Amino acid sequence: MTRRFEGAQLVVATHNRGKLEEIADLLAPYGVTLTSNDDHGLPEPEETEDTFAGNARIKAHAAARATGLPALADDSGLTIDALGGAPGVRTADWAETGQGRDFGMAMERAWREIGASGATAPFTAAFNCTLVLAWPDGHDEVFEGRMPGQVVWPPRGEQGHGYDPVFQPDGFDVTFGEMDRWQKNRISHRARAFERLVAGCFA
Ligand SMILES: O=c1nc[nH]c2c1ncn2[C@H]1C[C@H](O)[C@@H](COP(=O)(O)OP(=O)(O)OP(=O)(O)O)O1
Ligand SMILES: [Mg+2]
Repeated sequence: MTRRFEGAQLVVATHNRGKLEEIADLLAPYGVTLTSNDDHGLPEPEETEDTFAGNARIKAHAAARATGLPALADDSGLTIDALGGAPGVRTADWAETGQGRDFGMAMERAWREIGASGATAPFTAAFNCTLVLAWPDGHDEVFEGRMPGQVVWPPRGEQGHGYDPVFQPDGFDVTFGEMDRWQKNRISHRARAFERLVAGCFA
């Protein structure tokens, strides 16, 4: 399995541009040719499972089946302790307006529900990232990464995507939204999951 990806093509099974850019940076050293769901005209499959791995499997296998290429999906989300782990696998749904996504609205909902929970600061939380690498023959491999931290208010920073402005990772006094892409990609939940994928696939 050594360096089995060098020079190979991999479909990144996502429609999220922020993720795609991070994944492209994380895989840049390994000589993999990346395409994404949009390049192949693939629809966004429904994420009907109640685990990150289950939803990542749906996305990865759909893309591998449709393209005949290995496909990598990322299912991620924010688990807030005061909310019993919500929004968790429903993190993207909290931003859904019916006409696209509004993460300002989603962050406000998180903050409102934390307030209603009666919890006191620090509002501990974690970002999770589960990667599933699916092969056209139907088998798959799972890699997970987690970054603990806290939800802060008001949102800070213009960088990154999604809930980045309200998540301050442990060991830092800035939010993901205040980090440049290289700094976030050294420490994030996604970076941690990719460390494992790289160890499994490129070492
Ligand atoms: O690093 C991150 N920084 C901030 N927010 C993040 C991050 N990573 C995931 N998130 C949030 C937003 C995303 O919408 C949701 C994951 O939902 P999730 O279904 O995995 O992704 P998605 O629907 O945006 O794209 P897709 O399913 O096509 O890969 O969690
Ligand atoms: Mg999704």
